[in-house]
This record gives sequence, C-alpha cells and structure tokens, in this order.
Amino acid sequence: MNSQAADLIISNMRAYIYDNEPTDPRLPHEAIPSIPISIDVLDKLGVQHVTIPTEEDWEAGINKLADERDYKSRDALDISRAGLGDEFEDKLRGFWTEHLHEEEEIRYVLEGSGYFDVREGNTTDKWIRIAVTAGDLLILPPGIYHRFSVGQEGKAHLVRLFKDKPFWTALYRNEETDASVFNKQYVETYNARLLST
Ligand SMILES: CSCCC(=O)C(=O)O
Ligand SMILES: [Fe+2]
Repeated sequence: MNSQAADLIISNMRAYIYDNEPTDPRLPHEAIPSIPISIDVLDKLGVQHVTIPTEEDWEAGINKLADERDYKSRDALDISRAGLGDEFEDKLRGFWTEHLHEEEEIRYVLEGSGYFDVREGNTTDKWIRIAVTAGDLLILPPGIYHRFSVGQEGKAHLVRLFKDKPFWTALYRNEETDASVFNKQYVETYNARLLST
C-alpha cells in the first residue's frame, strides 16, 4: 500500500457483502450472517477512505487532501427531496444504475448517510456495500463499477471533488464499458494487487 493510500486508510466506515434482496436499496442489505469486507480488500480494489469529522474544521481537512491529491475544483450536491425537488427520483435512479467513470470519484458526506456499492473486479454476482455517514470521504478509482443509494433517512448532502473542472459523466455498464481502457486498467491493477499478496 503506498504511503498516500496508507495515510487515507484511517477508517471507521463499514463494508460488507450486499444481500441481493430485491427490496428498497435504502435499507442496509447486510447479508445474514454478515460477511464483513476488510480495509485490505478495499485497498486492493483501490477504494480509499478517510474520516474528516464534520464537527471539526472539515473544510481545512478537505483543502489539505485536495492539495495533496491535486483536486482543483469541487461542488456540493444535496441529494434529498428538499435539495433536488422533482429531479430527486431521476437523480437517484441515475446514481443507482451500475456505472463507471474515467476519473476518480471523490465524495465527502457533509450530512445524512448513504451506501456506495462496488464490484470486486468485473463480478456480476455480488456487490460490496460501503456504508457512509457524515464525515466519511470515499475515493473510488477510475473504471470501478459502482452505484449509490441514500440511506433510510433519504438524504445525503455531499461535497464532490474533481481533478479539474467539475464534470460528471456516468458510463453505464455494457459490453463497451467492460471493454473500455478505464475498466481494463482497473481490473488489471486489481488483479496485480491480488497476485502481489
Ligand atoms: C452523488 S453520490 C455518488 C453517486 C455516483 O456514483 C456519482 O456521483 O457518480
Ligand atoms: Fe459514480
């Protein structure tokens, strides 16, 4: 694990195997008995996490991380009915549909809670669910398939950080994305990390 990854893995968030029940995604969906996923597994996936308590000067924490990782811009998104109004359901559907990005996905939870589900490699049979609440910052590597749901309170107020200009393009999973350089790079890196242990 490189030192930057090590610095970031100061974590109290929870990750576990999703139970694949066809019920409300806002429920915890923790398999019974629970199958916890360790920080080491997340590290191999390139998923990084740090807690920056919102009670403290969280902006100083975000600014430090942005300087260290050269994130040049940010915006905020209040994913709630109050924040998005009529767009709420549509936006939730978009986040919930399995997709990848060409760049890192960096999200800091200011208020509320939610779940990031990620694929281990290019599996299609299971999800790893990462539960996040206020103070959690999660970094997903380019090319990893993922989706997002708000938690049971139906609200997640997030700061989104970007390498350059704020832009958000979700590439929804299909044969083309499976063959994309972004997903291939992610899978190759993941497999190489598996072999190096
Ligand atoms: C807005 S929270 C995270 C949802 C997501 O996967 C995304 O923004 O691409
Ligand atoms: Fe995404």
